[in-house]
Amino acid sequence: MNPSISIQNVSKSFGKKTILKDIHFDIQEGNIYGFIGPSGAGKTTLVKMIVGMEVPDQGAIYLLGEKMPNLPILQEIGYMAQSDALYNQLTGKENLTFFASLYKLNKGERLRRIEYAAELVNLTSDLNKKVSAYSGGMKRRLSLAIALIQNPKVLILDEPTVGIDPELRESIWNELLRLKNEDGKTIIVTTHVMDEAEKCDYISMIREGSLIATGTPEQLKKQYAADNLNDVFLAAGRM
Ligand SMILES: Nc1ncnc2c1ncn2[C@@H]1O[C@H](COP(=O)(O)OP(=O)(O)OP(=O)(O)O)[C@@H](O)[C@H]1O
Repeated sequence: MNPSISIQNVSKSFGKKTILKDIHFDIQEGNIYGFIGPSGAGKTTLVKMIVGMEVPDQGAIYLLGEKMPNLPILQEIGYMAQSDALYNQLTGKENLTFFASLYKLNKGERLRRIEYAAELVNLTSDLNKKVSAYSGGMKRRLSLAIALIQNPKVLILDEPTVGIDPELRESIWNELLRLKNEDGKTIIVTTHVMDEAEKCDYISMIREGSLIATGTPEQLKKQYAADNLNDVFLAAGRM
């Protein structure tokens, strides 16, 4: 099976500062893949290169067989950035309608997708409020709904559950697992939260721009003789 995403010896610097060094791994279709690492490790920069918003200095990234950046392939990517890019003066529903209009959906599909995405993030009863009146968590939830709006094959979520309460966090994770299991979606999630990392099929640990460990949570715990992923991260970082 071809990988859904192939990251091939990617390096990136901003000015004189090296942000990512020779990162390489493949992401297979239908898996949840976690990028784990402390603040400033380079997770967002890697995610932006996968989406095509940044270009590697060296190496290449292929998504569904296409070298990134690639405009047509954006139809297949749902991206939730770390900061919310929403129209504050529009309602939640108007935001969803606007983003849905950017994709190839007929009217019926568009209405169904808006209803589904709003329901998923528990915003149905707030859809007619202006986004300026939303809380931070509601804005994150709306951003997640927008990432799902065109039913993309690949979902790339940069810290999707920050600012979201535990109950909704759990329901979002259940939905991500359902999207993977039933719809075969490939999902990338960046997180600092180790109990979320445990839910991923594979994880890549990134520290100071280097890939320090990659594998399934179970493989990594075994490899580093650790009880939890926090200890794996510390042990891998010492090596
Ligand atoms: N456009 C840019 N110009 C210069 N430096 C940048 C730029 N974007 C990111 N950086 C730097 O690259 C490093 C990695 O940032 P990045 O946002 O990728 O980390 P991260 O692992 O996602 O962190 P966090 O979890 O806090 O979001 C940081 O030192 C950041 O300041």
